[in-house]
Amino acid sequence: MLKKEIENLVDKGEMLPLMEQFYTIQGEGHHTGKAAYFIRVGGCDVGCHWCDVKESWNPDTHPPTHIDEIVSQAKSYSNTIVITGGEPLTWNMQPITSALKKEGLDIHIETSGAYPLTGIWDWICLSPKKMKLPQPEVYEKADELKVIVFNKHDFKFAEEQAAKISGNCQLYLQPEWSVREKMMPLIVDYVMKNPKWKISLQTHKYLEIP
Ligand SMILES: C[S@@+](CC[C@H](N)C(=O)[O-])C[C@H]1O[C@@H](n2cnc3c(N)ncnc32)[C@H](O)[C@@H]1O
Ligand SMILES: Nc1nc2[nH]cc(C(=O)O)c2c(=O)[nH]1
Ligand code: SF4
Ligand SMILES: [Mg+2]
Repeated sequence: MLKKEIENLVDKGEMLPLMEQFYTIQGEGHHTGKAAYFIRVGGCDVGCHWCDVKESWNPDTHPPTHIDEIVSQAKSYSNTIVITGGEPLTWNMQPITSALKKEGLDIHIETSGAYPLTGIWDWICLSPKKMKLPQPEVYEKADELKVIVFNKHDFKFAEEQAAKISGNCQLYLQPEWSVREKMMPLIVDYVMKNPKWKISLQTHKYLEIP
C-alpha cells in the first residue's frame, strides 16, 4: 500500500499504529482481576516523566495495522477488551469500537482524556495528567477517575479533578510504581480520612504478568 493511502486510513481510524495486543488480567482500577484482551495503540505526546510505557510514545515505531485484523484477534480471546496506549484518543476510535461492538464485546478505554472523545465505550477509565488536562466531555462520561500519586501535591490535584466529574464516577488513587513504598502510607491515611476514594494498585506488576 502507498504511504499516502496508509496515512489516509490512519487519519480515518481504519488503521491504527499497533504496539502490542495481549490477553491478561486487568491489573488496575474498578475491573481489577477481570480477564481482558488489551490493545495497546502507539502515539502519545502528554509526556508523563514516570510513564511506564515510554516505548509507546512515537507512533512511527508501531506498524499501522488494519482494525479488522486487530478485532479478529481480539474476539477470539475475550468478551472484555481494553484499549490503551500510548494515548488512544490521539486517534479516531469510532471505527475500531464500532467493529468491536458488532461482535458484541464490552469495550473499555484507559485514557488521559487529553484529546476529544471518539468511539463507543462501555467503561471509561480517566487518568488525568497536569500537563494536558482532560477535555470537558471526558470528565462528563468517565466511569472511573484514577489519579496517579507521585508526591503529596497529587492529593490536591486529585480533589480538583474529582470536582469536575459526574456524580456516579468511582474515585481511585494509584501510587506511581517507582515511589509506591514511600507513597502507600500517605495514600492509606488519605483514603481512611477521605473514604470517597479507593486504592488502586498495579496488581499485574506484583503478579509479574503483562
Ligand atoms: C500507560 S497509560 C496509557 C493510557 C493513557 N495514556 C493514560 O495515561 O491513561 C495506562 C495507565 O497507566 C498509568 N500509569 C502509567 N505509568 C504509571 C506508573 N509509573 N505508575 C502508576 N501508574 C502508571 C496511567 O496513569 C494510566 O492510568
Ligand atoms: N494487566 C494490565 N492491566 C492494566 N491496566 C491498565 C494497563 C495499561 O497499561 O493501560 C494495564 C497493563 O498494562 N496490564
Ligand atoms: S498520558 Fe499515558 S501513555 Fe502518555 S505519557 Fe502519560 S501515562 Fe504515558
Ligand atoms: Mg500498563
